Amino acid sequence: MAFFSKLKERLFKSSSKLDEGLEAIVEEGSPAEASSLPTAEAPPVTDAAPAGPAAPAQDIETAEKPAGLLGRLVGRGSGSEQRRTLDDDMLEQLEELLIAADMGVDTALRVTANMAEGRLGKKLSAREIKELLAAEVARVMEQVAKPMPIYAHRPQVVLVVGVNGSGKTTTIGKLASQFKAAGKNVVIAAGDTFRAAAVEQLQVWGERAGVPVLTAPEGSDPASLAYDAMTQAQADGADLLLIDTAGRLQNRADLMEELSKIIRVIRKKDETAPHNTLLVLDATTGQNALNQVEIFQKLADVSGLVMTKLDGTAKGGVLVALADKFALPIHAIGVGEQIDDLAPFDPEEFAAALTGLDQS
Ligand SMILES: Nc1nc2c(ncn2[C@@H]2O[C@H](COP(=O)(O)OP(=O)(O)OP(=O)(O)O)[C@@H](O)[C@H]2O)c(=O)[nH]1
Repeated sequence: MAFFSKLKERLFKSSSKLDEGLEAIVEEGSPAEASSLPTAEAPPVTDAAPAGPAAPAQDIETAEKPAGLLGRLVGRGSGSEQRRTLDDDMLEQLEELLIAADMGVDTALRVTANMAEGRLGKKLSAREIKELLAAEVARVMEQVAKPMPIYAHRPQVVLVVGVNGSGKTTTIGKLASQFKAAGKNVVIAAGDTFRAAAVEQLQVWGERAGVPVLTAPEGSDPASLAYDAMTQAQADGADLLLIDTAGRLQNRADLMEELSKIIRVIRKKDETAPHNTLLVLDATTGQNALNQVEIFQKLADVSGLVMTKLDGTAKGGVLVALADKFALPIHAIGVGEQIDDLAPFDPEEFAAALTGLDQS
């Protein structure tokens, strides 16, 4: 299945929430307006690209011209499409809807303000609002959609951080498999030495992908494992070394010490390492993901984000808030537990999937 269809299908909870909410907002404020515009013609579906630039005001005006003769004769002008005048009340409802979809207050206000610019007093259909919203979301996200940079430097060391259960291990497994399939020589270090299950899980991914996984006895020093992994990756001429880490935030001082020790030790082998520090975030935690970015930026020099579990959550909007607030690159998103359920982040596809817009 193409990733977009999968994304759309799996982001269903977020998109249906926004979709239904937008329809309800238009319906709620429009009965009188809809009946006063019995012959209004719906704007052509293909006129405005789903995630392209916001529809110019004149496109919306076009929608209010009388329906074509044929449309009127058969009573099918799209006058049946309900419209509502964009005013302060409606904007407030839109803001509330976006906040409920986990976009956060600041981002929701900014997004709705941009949607309203030059359009106050216009009559809009739910579909036009979705198009405006998708365009606005895509605009915010475009600036952060950047695949993980790959350098010529060998081995490129990728430190993977994030709270327990955010999906670090799974993401490392998926990345390792994908890079291996792309012809890269990959080594994994199972640096969460406190959780035997995480180590076993990585071993399974490693076996599947044909990638060596370096492990250490439970409870042993992850920095020493990272050092051994650097030695092996250098000896093997590996392209990539992916290092898993623990994510126990309960004792932040310990975690900070552990991460900085890993970094200190790998720098003894290569002072430019780590070359990427990926923070893995779980979309189902909603606004909490924003706190996690703040915390991990203090613990490590986060260079990019991976957002997992966008399937099965109604909190997909948090990705927009993250992009708006931190402007950190979003390298990839996860929409399931299978190997191909991790894909580069595409802002337009995401915006269309989030808002429930069809994209053909
Ligand atoms: N639905 C879904 N589940 C995911 C996704 N990514 C990871 N998971 C699941 O989330 C759970 C936790 O993932 P892990 O990869 O073990 O998370 P972790 O951050 O390594 O957690 P610890 O090992 O406890 O530190 C597992 O059951 C994964 O299968 C995703 O994109 N979608």
